[in-house]
Amino acid sequence: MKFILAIDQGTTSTRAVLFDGDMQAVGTAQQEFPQYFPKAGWVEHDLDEIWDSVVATCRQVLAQTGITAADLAGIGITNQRETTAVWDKATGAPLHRAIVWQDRRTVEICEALRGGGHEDMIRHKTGLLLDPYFSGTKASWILDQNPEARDRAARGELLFGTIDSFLIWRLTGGASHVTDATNASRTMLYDIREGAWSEEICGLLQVPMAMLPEVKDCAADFGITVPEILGEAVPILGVAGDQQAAGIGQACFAPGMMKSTYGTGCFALLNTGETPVVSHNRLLTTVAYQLGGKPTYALEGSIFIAGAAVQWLRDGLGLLEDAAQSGALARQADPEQDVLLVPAFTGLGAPYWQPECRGAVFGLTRGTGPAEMARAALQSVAYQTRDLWEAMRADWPEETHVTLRVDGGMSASDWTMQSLSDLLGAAVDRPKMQETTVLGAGWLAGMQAGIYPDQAGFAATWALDRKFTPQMAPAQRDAAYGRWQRAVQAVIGV
Ligand SMILES: Nc1ncnc2c1ncn2[C@@H]1O[C@H](COP(=O)(O)OP(=O)(O)O)[C@@H](O)[C@H]1O
Ligand SMILES: O=P(O)(O)OC[C@H](O)CO
Repeated sequence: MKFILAIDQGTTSTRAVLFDGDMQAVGTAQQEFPQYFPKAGWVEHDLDEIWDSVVATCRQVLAQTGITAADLAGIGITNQRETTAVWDKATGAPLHRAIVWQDRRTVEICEALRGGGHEDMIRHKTGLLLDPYFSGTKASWILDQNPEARDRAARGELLFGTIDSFLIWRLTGGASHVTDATNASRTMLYDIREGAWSEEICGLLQVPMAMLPEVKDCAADFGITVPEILGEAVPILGVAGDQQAAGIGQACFAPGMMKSTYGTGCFALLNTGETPVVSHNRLLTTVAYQLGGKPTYALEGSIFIAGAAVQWLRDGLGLLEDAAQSGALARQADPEQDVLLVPAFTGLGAPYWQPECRGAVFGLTRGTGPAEMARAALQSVAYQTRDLWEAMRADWPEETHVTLRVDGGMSASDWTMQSLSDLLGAAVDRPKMQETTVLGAGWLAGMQAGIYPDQAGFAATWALDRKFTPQMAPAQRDAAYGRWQRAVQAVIGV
């Protein structure tokens, strides 16, 4: 039997998962790596530490399962998106630590582009908002640090890439400088309509096009690993950014299908089909996946605080020993109390994009205790999802959403998922296989290798763990959501 090795290079840890020929996970290895915060608002990763974590987890999962590289049909890679690497083509040495997606240091570059009247053009071409989140301004900042860097990059001596691209370059011993369309669509340098790097935006940011990787489909021949790394040469056959990989792992292949991943934050993607939909509600337009040369687009909304609100209950307030206790505690809350938490701990993401505002608790009484706080924290995740849901409906009214599929650590909470269904007034489906991100990367590689089913066959393997249906009366739902909207406006106004 042939196996697939899927690598998930995330923001705080790297995981390697081995899938057998039936797409069953048979082994997992995970390793955390250091985060660097050199200044307020700056977040960096050491690319050599990321590389070491990838090699170590891949070797570990093979060793612990007794599978050898010769048994592998291919490798799939999924990664934290937007995080930016620039390295020396001759030596492989990074020019700077990777600048992580959360890093805000390029606010001024964004302001200059806005001031120059380029915002609408960038929004139209890339589908993104003009924000430091994305890679383009980060790459420009790295080049700014070294007076010779731009000339060297123009001569092809320095290379740019997101983490997938950096890993593939190293895995192939420098033979492949490539990425996939989903990762390219997060750089703010890529024209998602043309399916090509934008000369105009690269020119504005002075990012020489000679340093950019070739953009491929998500299932493609990305290169072959050098034998020394895993013991044999293995082809890299699947690549997608982690949120897109989760959408693929959830088989959200039809327009109207939406997935929401509840980890530290929450990322929701709605498949909108073959044409990019422009958001009028400050959502992002992005490539959901690209197969057979054809891109499928999505609307995306990001919430910064989801599971992090539960971490705050546990670590900040000391109300819980374990995140898994939060649902049972929330269930004990007094139904007469309407405590509401707006968890704007680091500002608010989509659809508000208010980086400066901070959180608040409303409706406190003398009777408010841990149970009411737990309920408010879990419900805040549902309310924020409702905001994204409303924005998506407004942007894409032609179809009602077929379904919302959930995954990520927090989707294990029955209480939260029921509350989500109640506040959306829609069904919420939780799959049996909740490791959707690695599954997505693994399926892409296995399909390209010819050992896994095609898109329709894969979609048919999606299996329901539990369906949550709305139990709340519509009038109560509307009243509750109205109160949430007023609370958000209050927080933005303070
Ligand atoms: N049973 C649960 N109830 C509520 N929250 C949970 C539960 N299990 C995990 N979480 C939350 O989910 C998050 C972890 O999910 P995970 O998908 O591993 O996140 P990430 O990939 O961002 O690290 C944590 O923030 C944790 O507080
Ligand atoms: O690595 P994660 O799971 O925190 O995901 C990060 C996202 O890709 C950022 O856009």
